[in-house]
Amino acid sequence: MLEIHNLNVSYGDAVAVRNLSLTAAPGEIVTLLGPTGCGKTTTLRVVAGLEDPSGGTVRINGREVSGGVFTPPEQRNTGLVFQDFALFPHLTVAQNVGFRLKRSDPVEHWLEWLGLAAHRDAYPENLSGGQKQRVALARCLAHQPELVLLDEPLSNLDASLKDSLRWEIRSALKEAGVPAVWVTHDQAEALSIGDRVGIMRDGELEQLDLPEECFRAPATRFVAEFLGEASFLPGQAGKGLVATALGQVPGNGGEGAVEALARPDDLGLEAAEDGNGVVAWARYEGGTRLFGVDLRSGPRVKIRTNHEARFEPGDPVRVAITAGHPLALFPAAEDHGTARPEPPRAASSSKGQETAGVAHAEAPNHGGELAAASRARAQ
Ligand SMILES: Nc1ncnc2c1ncn2[C@@H]1O[C@H](COP(=O)(O)OP(=O)(O)OP(=O)(O)O)[C@@H](O)[C@H]1O
Repeated sequence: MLEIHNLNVSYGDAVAVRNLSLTAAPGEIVTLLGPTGCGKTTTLRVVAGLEDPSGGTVRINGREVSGGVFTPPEQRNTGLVFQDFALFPHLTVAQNVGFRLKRSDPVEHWLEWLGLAAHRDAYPENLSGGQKQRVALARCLAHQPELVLLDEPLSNLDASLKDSLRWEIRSALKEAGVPAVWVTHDQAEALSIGDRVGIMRDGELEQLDLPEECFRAPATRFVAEFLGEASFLPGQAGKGLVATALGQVPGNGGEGAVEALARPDDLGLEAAEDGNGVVAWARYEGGTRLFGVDLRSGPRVKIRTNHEARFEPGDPVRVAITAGHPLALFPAAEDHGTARPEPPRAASSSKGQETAGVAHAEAPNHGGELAAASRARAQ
């Protein structure tokens, strides 16, 4: 069990981490997500014992390691996995994994588990990036740590490898059954890997919750926007409902003048001469398409459909809310700029059809049923 209580870290006058508290239970993976400089790595370094906090405490399995006391890193029994693998180049895979270990059975277990047995005599220079990271993880787990800390473990790998390796690492951490804190700046990675996700901003934890909760019911507008494409529909809320220009739907978290969060999968569109919006831009994403639509009532919204939906900039369309869940509500913003995002890229053809291919990570599919509804409407 990891328990961080009221952690503060300052460098001179600059505050890197402010009043951060979180726990990670045995077998639980907590992903820490946030923009660059928000304090993710500093938090990890404090837990690892590489940094002394200005205030607060860190406990590992009930033992205080930072705060009133300071336990040096080598006595914390924490396993670290970094983005640069940190393998010994002159040692083989098996020697790297078994470094300073007396028993060989954990080495054999993790070599087998992580598909490295056939490479046991290879040297790191002859391994792919994914294999190197598996060796680093095997070494970490073979030492039977009480806690695993991962700092951007996939950021040096090809996009094609990232997706499969993230699941392999997650399975291995679950097999080890230890708590893990996994720092990333990749939203899809954080949401798909974390049992809980912590979203940080300017040194503070803005939300620590189940991935689905963070995505569908963000605690703040920052979290809403940071976790993926977000459109905000002005509305009037009361009695669990919100009335918007797209109709009245269930809404949570506000009364009176509000803005309702609509993810691209929460909306559907169909061609309609007398519709309520006009397509402003279109982005091809591979399996899906993303459209920016200017509603006649004012805001621009983003809508994701399957790849077969073809709309061009200027096409009149009807947009509807297809979400099967209550929309998250936020106090109405003075400046509605967030509802009018710029197109993601300059149009690449005369019709403004974007041809960037899979330009952005796909939004996590926590709304599969919504996507289906959206698709149904678009076809
Ligand atoms: N040794 C240091 N001395 C002074 N300031 C530091 C030091 N380490 C970190 N900082 C500052 O603390 C803040 C948090 O840094 P940190 O590296 O934890 O952020 P991060 O969220 O991990 O960012 P990134 O995603 O870019 O790695 C930043 O403003 C950074 O400049």
